[in-house]
Amino acid sequence: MTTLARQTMAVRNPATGALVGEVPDLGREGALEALERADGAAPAWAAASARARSDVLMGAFELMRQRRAELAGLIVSENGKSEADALAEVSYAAEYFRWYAEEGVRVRGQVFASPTGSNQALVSHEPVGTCLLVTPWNFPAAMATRKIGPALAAGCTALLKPAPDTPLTALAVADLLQEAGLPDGVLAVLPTTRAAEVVAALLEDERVRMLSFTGSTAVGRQLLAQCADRVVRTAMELGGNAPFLVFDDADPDAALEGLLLAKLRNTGQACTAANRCYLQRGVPAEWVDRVVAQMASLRVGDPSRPGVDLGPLINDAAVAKVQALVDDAKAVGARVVLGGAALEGPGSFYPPTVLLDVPPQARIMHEEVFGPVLPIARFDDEDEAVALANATEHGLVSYVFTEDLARGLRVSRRLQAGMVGLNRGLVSDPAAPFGGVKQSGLGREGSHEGIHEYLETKYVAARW
Ligand SMILES: NC(=O)C1=CN([C@@H]2O[C@H](COP(=O)(O)OP(=O)(O)OC[C@H]3O[C@@H](n4cnc5c(N)ncnc54)[C@H](OP(=O)(O)O)[C@@H]3O)[C@@H](O)[C@H]2O)C=CC1
Ligand SMILES: O=C(O)CCCC(=O)O
Repeated sequence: MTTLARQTMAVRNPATGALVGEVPDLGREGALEALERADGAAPAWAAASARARSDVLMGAFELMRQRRAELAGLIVSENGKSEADALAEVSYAAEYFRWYAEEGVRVRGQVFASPTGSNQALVSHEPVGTCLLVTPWNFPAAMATRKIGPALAAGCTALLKPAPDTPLTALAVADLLQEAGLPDGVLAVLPTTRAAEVVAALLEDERVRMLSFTGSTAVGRQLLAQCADRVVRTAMELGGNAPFLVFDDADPDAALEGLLLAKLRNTGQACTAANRCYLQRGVPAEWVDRVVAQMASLRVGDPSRPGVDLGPLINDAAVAKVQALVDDAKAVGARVVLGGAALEGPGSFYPPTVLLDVPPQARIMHEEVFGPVLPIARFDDEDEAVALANATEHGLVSYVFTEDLARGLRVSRRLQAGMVGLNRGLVSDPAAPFGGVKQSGLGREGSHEGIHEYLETKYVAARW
């Protein structure tokens, strides 16, 4: 699928710096060749029966399940997440193929009489056409399947540009689809070190009808502006800044388990990660001590070694960014009670870190940390908790822990977020709509809603 490049690029293990593989490094020309093929394959794929498309996705789901350990090993080696996180990701990623194999055969239209009585309205859904999918490195399998699954189920052809740190997983997923019977040209993976050039060339081409992007809000804004030129349809999954609210009536064990999961999944490198933790004044200091003790007990190291809980960050630039946020918090008065300084190399390691009494003006309370750093502050009452939680341009996910269900539901409604974890530290579920409000994005992935990102609605006014 990627024989269109003259150059190659190296993929390195972030824990050791060792070479993991070399892949083709596509430029503009290679990308446009892949687009030509996708455009050529589009009519037949759109005309294939929903069941035929569904069978390919279900076949790929089965193959992913069978090769779970192999794929997880690949993720560990190019992304650096722990083996447990990588195995969980492969299962999660495979479920998007199963879910959209099931949803693809349940896309329904409508027929109804116009209220005027003048005609019948026939409403149906058609594939958008060729889609460009741009994915990040933090979930190299799940972000690929979450876009490929609905695109293919809807009858679209797709070009996937993976992050240059983690192209091997995306290539492996595409190979599984081919093995499951996906026709040539329907999907191409485009590894490149020239993302801006390649993506711009594709967005300028009238054969690309849709962009689905997961990544930072800054890049998302640029791509939205580029899409405006040709009014390209978009689905944008952008940055988060999740508040984690613990009321003083919360179940302490559930809140502890939820916080560790929300903070440390993928070493904190998730848009859903708990970015800032707010505790009601009555939550005892001993509970904070338990959080610190649990984080201190985690073993940091090369995730290919047994017993390692937390791997490296994706690269040295990520470590430098996390360090800058911690230093800024210290400078404005936060207390470091665990960690706080990058670990010596080789590898891009940052230790579990806890910051207490973090003032609201600290950058870490406003910017996505993307690392295992937990800043904690206090609040007095529900109104203050909601105000603190909503004081951000982002609105992806919020977490609320309370044993008072009425309060939990009331606060969930008041939170400006596309998703809320109520007494749960994990919201991700292929069957549920994933996405944000405010500057966290546009549209939803997963669930039945996710397939409609790749479908146009057609209405025929008919008289008979
Ligand atoms: N919402 C989320 O899930 C994610 C959020 N982030 C946030 O963003 C920060 C930076 O991470 P980073 O990996 O740099 O995220 P980016 O948003 O820069 O990258 C995401 C994807 O977009 C591509 N990309 C970057 N710039 C352009 C461009 N101008 N035109 C087209 N494609 C582009 C990247 O390729 P390339 O790497 O080659 O530039 C990658 O495939 C993180 O620390 C985190 O805060 C990051 C990843 C995921
Ligand atoms: O953008 C991300 O960080 C990936 C989403 C994680 C998830 O689906 O749980």
